Amino acid sequence: MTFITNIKTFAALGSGVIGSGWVARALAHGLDVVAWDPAPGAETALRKRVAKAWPALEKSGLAKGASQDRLRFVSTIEECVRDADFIQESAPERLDLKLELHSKISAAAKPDALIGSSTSGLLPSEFYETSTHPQRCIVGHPFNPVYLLPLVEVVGGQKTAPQAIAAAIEVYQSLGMRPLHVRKEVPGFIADRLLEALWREALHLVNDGVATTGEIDDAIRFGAGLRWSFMGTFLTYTLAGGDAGMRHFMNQFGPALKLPWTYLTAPPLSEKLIDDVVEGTTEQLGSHSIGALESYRDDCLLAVMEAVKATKLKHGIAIND
Ligand SMILES: NC(=O)C1=CN([C@@H]2O[C@H](COP(=O)(O)OP(=O)(O)OC[C@H]3O[C@@H](n4cnc5c(N)ncnc54)[C@H](O)[C@@H]3O)[C@@H](O)[C@H]2O)C=CC1
Ligand SMILES: C[N+](C)(C)CC(=O)CC(=O)[O-]
Repeated sequence: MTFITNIKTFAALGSGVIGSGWVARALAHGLDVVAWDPAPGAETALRKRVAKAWPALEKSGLAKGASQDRLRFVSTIEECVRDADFIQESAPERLDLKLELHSKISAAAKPDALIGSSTSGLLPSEFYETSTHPQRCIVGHPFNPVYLLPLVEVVGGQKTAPQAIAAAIEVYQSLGMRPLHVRKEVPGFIADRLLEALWREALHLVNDGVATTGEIDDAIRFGAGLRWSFMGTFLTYTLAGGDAGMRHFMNQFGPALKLPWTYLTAPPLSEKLIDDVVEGTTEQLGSHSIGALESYRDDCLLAVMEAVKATKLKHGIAIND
């Protein structure tokens, strides 16, 4: 069983925050991109988002022939996917919607074109249930901003061929990404399970009046957030065990897990909690627009990624390690 991996045309269905990120990444890698989104004004909004991302992509390096002019916006699903070598769906996170959409996409696509979904945590066995040639259907879960962050979680369903996983990993690598194969099909995959646990605790802290959204964000960005860009939780805690390493750390801090410090279920999303979170983040935004903060975020990400790359080289550590 073989699938197309040397891709020239990338199809994007859904062009919101995530879909437009895929479009920008694919264009920056010198591909032709065909996009479809049913919302009125979607084409204008997409072209605006791509133009906004372009300066960051120029800084990180464009492929030969890369151009925003190679984006074509079409009016039907069939036209979008018919000639595509690779298809990425980024439609709203609703099982019924994705189920119906993928029936149409897969019926119109070339049989050996891989189909990826950006879902944050729905199960591929469920929403590819009625797809044609489901052996080529996978999840490729990206991280925002998709045009800069390398991680993409690759998840197969019950009918996905192992060759399709390998082929999707190859395609995402060709787009400059760092694929992570999630071997078991579980809701939320790996990264969102971690992020959701953190977010749930943060909501409890706001709900209980322990901290504001700004204080919680400070607790992350001046501490663990700085070290997470180059070292994950497990290796960080190994160093926290001193020369005795992880066994000592587990003995010292493992028992605290039984106290427990954290809550198991999310707090109810009361109107008050929602208001507190919105008011807190509005205060954090201050006079900055979302667009200005996106540019600031992109510049910070580029600077951090460049610094980590240079430091890895200095220590003889491979870029992907
Ligand atoms: N926003 C985030 O941080 C992340 C979102 N995702 C996933 O990406 C997907 C898209 O999410 P966002 O871009 O955030 O949503 P969004 O709301 O920004 O964009 C969704 C787009 O889909 C379009 N749309 C509506 N009905 C559609 C249909 N039937 N077929 C195709 N497109 C349709 C909308 O017009 C809109 O432009 C979801 O599955 C989400 O879970 C994945 C990673 C991160
Ligand atoms: C909030 N979210 C679950 C949609 C986030 C993601 O899926 C990944 C990200 O970019 O944080």
